[in-house]
Amino acid sequence: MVFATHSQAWGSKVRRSAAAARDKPLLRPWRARNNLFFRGGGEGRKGATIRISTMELPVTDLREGSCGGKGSEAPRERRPPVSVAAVLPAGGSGERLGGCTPKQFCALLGRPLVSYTVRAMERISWISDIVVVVSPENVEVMKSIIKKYGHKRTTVAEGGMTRHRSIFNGLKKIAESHLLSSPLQKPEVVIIHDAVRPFVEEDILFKVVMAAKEHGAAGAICPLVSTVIASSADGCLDHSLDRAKYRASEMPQAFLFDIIHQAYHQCSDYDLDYGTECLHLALKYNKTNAKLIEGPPDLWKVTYKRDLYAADSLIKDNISQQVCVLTNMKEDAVQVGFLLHETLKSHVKLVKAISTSLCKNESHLQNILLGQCYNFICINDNLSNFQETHQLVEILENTNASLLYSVVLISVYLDFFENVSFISAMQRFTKFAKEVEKKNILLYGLSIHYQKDNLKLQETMDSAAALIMALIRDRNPAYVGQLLVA
Ligand SMILES: Nc1ccn([C@@H]2O[C@H](COP(=O)(O)OP(=O)(O)OP(=O)(O)O)[C@@H](O)[C@H]2O)c(=O)n1
Ligand SMILES: O=P(O)(O)OC[C@@H](O)[C@@H](O)[C@@H](O)CO
Repeated sequence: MVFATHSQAWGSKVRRSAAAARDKPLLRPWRARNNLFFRGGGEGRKGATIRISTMELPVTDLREGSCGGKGSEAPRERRPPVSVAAVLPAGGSGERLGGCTPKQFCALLGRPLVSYTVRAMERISWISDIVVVVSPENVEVMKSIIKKYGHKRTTVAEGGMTRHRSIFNGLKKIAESHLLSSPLQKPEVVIIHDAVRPFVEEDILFKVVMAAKEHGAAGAICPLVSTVIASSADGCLDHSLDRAKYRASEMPQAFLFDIIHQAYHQCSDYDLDYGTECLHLALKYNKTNAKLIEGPPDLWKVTYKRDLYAADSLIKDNISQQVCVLTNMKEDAVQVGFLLHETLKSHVKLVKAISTSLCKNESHLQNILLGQCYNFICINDNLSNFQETHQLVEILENTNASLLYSVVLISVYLDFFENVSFISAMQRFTKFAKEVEKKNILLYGLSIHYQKDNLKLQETMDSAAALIMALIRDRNPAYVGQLLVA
């Protein structure tokens, strides 16, 4: 079958500005043996050459820089020299958020908030066990979430009436797990992280764990946004604190397991019922001064409704940073795929372009397509059978690509009005889209009127890219199965 192998040309060398596209010839294809070559025009510079081979060759991933930053090398994983477990308190009722569902179980893009935080911990291989502490009535709910989303190394513990009591129960679950049939490994260091703080990255976790190993306790802090003031008995200002001297205590926090476990055992009922700061317990009951680590701004806790909206839009933004363009071998499709690839580069951090008529050997495509990419643009021959889209959906389903995040699939048609009975084709497309929506795959149609006039074609590409990014960022089920026209 066919792959595109992209010589050095694609990625950084191929620089095609919209202006350059207007007065320079687009791709000038020529064939040599079993390869199809295209040279991208460029302003005064030697255009790049794209080779599409008819051999089964690995498709180079057009990594323009990883999602998280520059450079295509995956960061080498650091591992702390200690065993680590995590306790995620998730046993609250979410009163400040309102509503009948506790906030940790509120859905973001169809998935409970707690699952995002568990996933954030689970992705880190050096966290050996994750204990989620939920209220007794939500134990089965939490177990079903773990099962549905395939969370590994994750155990449920029963919470208490307060956050501290829930955390204490989580620690006891670990300490006393040798009595269980599947004992948890008692860690040297334990992370404590609110289950409603989903935006936690490996870097801060590593830092607090290493600091806890050295100091006994450590916690993430952030600058105060508002000034702290004290009021007098009659409700008037008594004094204000110098904001520069104070920090907000966030999460994650980390402790040598025995330090925090003993602190909770010695804890007064008052502290268990009214305290809000684990670092304080380590100091009060174990004379351990926690190391404070400046954390990134996205450690915030979902507390109010607005925080849920913010989390929803942040997740959408995070998963909209990668797009994969798939074209078949047809020269028009490759030309449009190339132009879309180039035009989209100004919208997202990473655009992959894979010219392939989907191979039977899915593993090739899986690795390339599914490295954290949840947005696909598939250029089809025509609307009557959209075969390429069908094949891609099959791969996405077989690889469970849409388990954690909805996958956006935009099925592109060039001049679909030709040779098809439009209404019956659209009915088939819409029916198929409704079917795959059940698998969390959001299938949209996009018609691009393909014309050889460079100026108009680039304007069409700009319009197509804007529509594509709107669909990707919004992920609105209402437009599933609809056909937009660029
Ligand atoms: N008895 C409790 C209370 C809170 N938490 C957890 O502690 C974290 C931070 O607490 P908070 O934001 O106060 O959550 P809630 O108590 O649910 O919120 P509210 O105070 O608005 O009711 C949350 O993940 C919450 O689920 C817990 O495990 N057990
Ligand atoms: O449960 P509450 O939202 O009242 O407070 C929790 C916060 O105090 C806590 O998550 C951080 O401040 C770190 O301790």
